[in-house]
Amino acid sequence: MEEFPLDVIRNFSIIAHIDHGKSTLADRLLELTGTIKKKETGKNEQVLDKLKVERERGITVKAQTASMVHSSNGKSHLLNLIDTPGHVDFAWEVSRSLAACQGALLLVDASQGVQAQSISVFHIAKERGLTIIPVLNKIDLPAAQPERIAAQMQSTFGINPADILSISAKTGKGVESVLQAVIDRIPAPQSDKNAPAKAFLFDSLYDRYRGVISLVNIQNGILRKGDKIASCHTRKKYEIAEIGIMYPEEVSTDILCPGQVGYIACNMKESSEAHIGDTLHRVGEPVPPMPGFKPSKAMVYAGIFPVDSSDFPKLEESIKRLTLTDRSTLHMDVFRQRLEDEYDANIIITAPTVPYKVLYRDGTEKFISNPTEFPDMSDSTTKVSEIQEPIVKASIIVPEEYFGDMMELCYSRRAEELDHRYLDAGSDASSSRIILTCVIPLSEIVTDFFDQLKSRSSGFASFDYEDAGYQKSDLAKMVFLLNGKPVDALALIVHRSAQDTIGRAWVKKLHKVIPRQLFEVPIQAAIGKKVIARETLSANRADVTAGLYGGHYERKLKHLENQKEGKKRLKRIGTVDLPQEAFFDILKR
Ligand SMILES: Nc1nc2c(ncn2[C@@H]2O[C@H](COP(=O)(O)OP(=O)(O)OP(=O)(O)O)[C@@H](O)[C@H]2O)c(=O)[nH]1
Repeated sequence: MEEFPLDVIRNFSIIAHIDHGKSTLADRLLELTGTIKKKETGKNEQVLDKLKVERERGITVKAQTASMVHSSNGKSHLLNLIDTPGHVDFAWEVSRSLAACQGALLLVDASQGVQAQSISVFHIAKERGLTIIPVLNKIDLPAAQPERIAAQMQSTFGINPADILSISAKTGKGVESVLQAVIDRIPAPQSDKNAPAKAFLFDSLYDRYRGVISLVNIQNGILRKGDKIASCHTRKKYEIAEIGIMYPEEVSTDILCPGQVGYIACNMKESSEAHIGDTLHRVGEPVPPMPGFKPSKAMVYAGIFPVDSSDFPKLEESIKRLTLTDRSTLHMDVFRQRLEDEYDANIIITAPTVPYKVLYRDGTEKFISNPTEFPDMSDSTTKVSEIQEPIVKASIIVPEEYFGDMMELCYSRRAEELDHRYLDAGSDASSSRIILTCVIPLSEIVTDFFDQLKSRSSGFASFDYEDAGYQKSDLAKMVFLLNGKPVDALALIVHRSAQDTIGRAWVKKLHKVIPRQLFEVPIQAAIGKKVIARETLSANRADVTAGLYGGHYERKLKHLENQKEGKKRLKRIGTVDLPQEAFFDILKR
């Protein structure tokens, strides 16, 4: 590692909208530099998308990092690719990965053009002061329109078309020029070899045998195997048991020098010990921590139950492991699938909720993310003065013909401050695209908003959002009662304007999925003490008159009367079993 001084090191990321070819390009770069073997043609199995869920869904969830060595002008360069996730819900992971880079390849699909996430990742990179190399990908596609998309990049990002590289990550065309541009255009990291060692922790992995593996960028100084280090954040001390680079798997080097990127295994056992954004230093040589780094903030919550309640300890352990590598706000579906795939957990996840802010008359405030703790605003003795909900600023890019549908969707989700403009200035109207921005409650987009957006635009709309703080809102807790008993896992927080629609829809759904019992079961949706919707599940009546033939009318009646009495008793003591499948069906939405 000592053979790679600062001036031959480049730390960079690939940033792109989902599916624009980030993983494919990463693979080509690793192949070109001989880091991985070239695969047989026809196979396009991406190396950096390691997890099964990523392969199945074709999205990168977990950022992966790899080092490469490439010769240029007779000099060996150490190129550290810091992979960023390409999904709308992972803006925070993108931001923290970029903190370890000096430059980024902004990859745009030459057939699809600039999309919502191209814009958001561009801004994150720009804010961090990174050098941006614009790259047009998929120029091999017949539908590619490189000139038009280049003009779009110029009008949207202020990029000079002459700086744009045109490539096909699939065929490999032009990829060599990308490596050269990384070396020529991206500045080497700045770092002081003689200053006390300082490492920035930007990601972590979990290894069953070695525990937590931290991915670090050496800001100053040198770290070696055996060094005693400490965390600025937790003040805990560790000894470096193993240190090396990702090539693309872990290769131990026993040393990491200034500006370099690699991994450290230092017997951290608990997931909670590796804080993304933390700064590590040598024991006895304290350093100021990296500034301006926002800790992760959970914005979506859900309850998780094992299907078999004896699995609680196992589930708890699985979640601990999983949250070690994915602490950011994960897409709920991805989280559930990963939990099931990697840890064999059979689970139920409740409807997602967001953290609401409750303001009290005495001036105090509290965040509530569990619907069961939500205050009853209809209670006249309430000490609550106001409830606020998190809102986001959303941008949607969509071809003009779907604009009306998108407006409708946004309005149905309580969007405000809608605004729009054309993305391609002066282009022909038939293929114009519009960027629509609005302010929308977070709770309205955490479930099926993205699916709706895609299906109502035939897949053409792209979407991204950023935090926009809190706003006062007229919200209430809706509970569902089965046979008069509230079911905690089904409690919801709803906006008053939608309470009747939601209440009716949910009791209907419950009515459909709950199997009939031996007694009649009322299914009610209530807000405070007020029932706002009801369905009745009729009893599964055993035919007590089946064996009675002929005209014994009175006997029949007597049997039926007896049966009624019995049912009354059953109902009084009876509780309704809600089968697991019923939960799944309801919460699927
Ligand atoms: N024709 C063509 N297809 C490409 C090219 N680059 C990537 N693709 C295809 O585009 C699809 C998406 O590519 P990925 O590399 O998985 O995209 P990604 O940006 O990594 O997606 P995420 O991991 O979800 O962020 C795949 O089917 C690739 O085979 C290219 O240059 N030409």
